[in-house]
Amino acid sequence: MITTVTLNVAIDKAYVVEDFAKNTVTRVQTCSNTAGGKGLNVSKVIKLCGEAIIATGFVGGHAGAYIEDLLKEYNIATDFVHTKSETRSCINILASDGTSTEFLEPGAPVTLDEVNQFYEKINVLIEKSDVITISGSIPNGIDTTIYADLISKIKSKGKKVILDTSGALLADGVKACPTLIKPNQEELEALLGITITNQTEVIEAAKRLHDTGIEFVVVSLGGDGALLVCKDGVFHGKPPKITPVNTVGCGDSMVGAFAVSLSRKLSAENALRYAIAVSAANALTMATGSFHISDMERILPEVEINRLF
Ligand SMILES: Nc1ncnc2c1ncn2[C@@H]1O[C@H](COP(=O)(O)OP(=O)(O)OP(=O)(O)O)[C@@H](O)[C@H]1O
Ligand SMILES: O=P(O)(O)OC[C@@]1(O)O[C@H](CO)[C@@H](O)[C@@H]1O
Repeated sequence: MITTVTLNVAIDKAYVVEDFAKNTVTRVQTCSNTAGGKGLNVSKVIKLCGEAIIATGFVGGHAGAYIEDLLKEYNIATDFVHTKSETRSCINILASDGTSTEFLEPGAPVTLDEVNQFYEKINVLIEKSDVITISGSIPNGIDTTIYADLISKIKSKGKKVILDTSGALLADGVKACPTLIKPNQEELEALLGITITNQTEVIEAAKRLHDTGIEFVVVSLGGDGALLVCKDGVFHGKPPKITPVNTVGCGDSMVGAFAVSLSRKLSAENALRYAIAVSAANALTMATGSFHISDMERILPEVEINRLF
């Protein structure tokens, strides 16, 4: 079983508009709501891939209850801590010129008692799981070392753990050597305090992290696919050219697919191919963290995997 950890869940609202500007009124053409926050996108993708999954983290208030209802539509099992504070919303404005503009609300603070309740739950879930994913930002009031702490707990039980976050949470988290990380180029640059201008530099940076003991370092590169550095070598995976509908959640889809691959013990090359196909298929749907199996199956044989070293 796979457990997903989402400490900062959100109602993801995708607004489709013709155009918009500051200091004007904009009428939204269509609005779709999905259960979001990075780890819930990961959860939906794992479920669609056909693996057993349980989602944990914090939900609160009416918005939290709505998220739990949305997850029921996916038949996703949950074991959340219910907080006194209300769950946030995140807005993605999709304009007709193809731009995507995101507004991410901060998560309302959680109490020390709620954090302790979460630790009680995760200790039980670690025992039941073979892979645990940890994704996204955290609500106010929690220390940025929480992910490193969780990773150490998970690894001490011999389980695999994927970390997908950014900023101080990523910087603190990598010190505990998760099994797999999936920064995009911007996150990688911020983590190492460098500027990357070409593929060689991406590989050098990923190798530096692999050398610290992180088994799989995946750097996602949007439409250019992803690079994977692991003990079997350095691989580049490239999706076929597609016309994206909404790329939000592509990174989460990739994380979900890698969690499934770790659980199924796929080879590095097959795991990368699968992750590229699932994440590219996500770009073809409006909903975040969702894909059609038919899109994934059509893309899978068209993914190019090249071993670079
Ligand atoms: N335009 C695209 N065409 C095909 N595949 C794409 C496209 N954009 C993203 N993908 C797929 O999704 C993967 C992850 O995308 P990306 O690098 O944008 O992640 P990210 O920055 O973490 O995304 P997000 O934070 O929006 O979830 C890519 O490695 C690729 O396989
Ligand atoms: O605040 P976080 O957790 O870092 O990011 C939240 C978020 O932008 O990430 C997902 C896309 O990756 C969206 O579903 C969600 O709104």
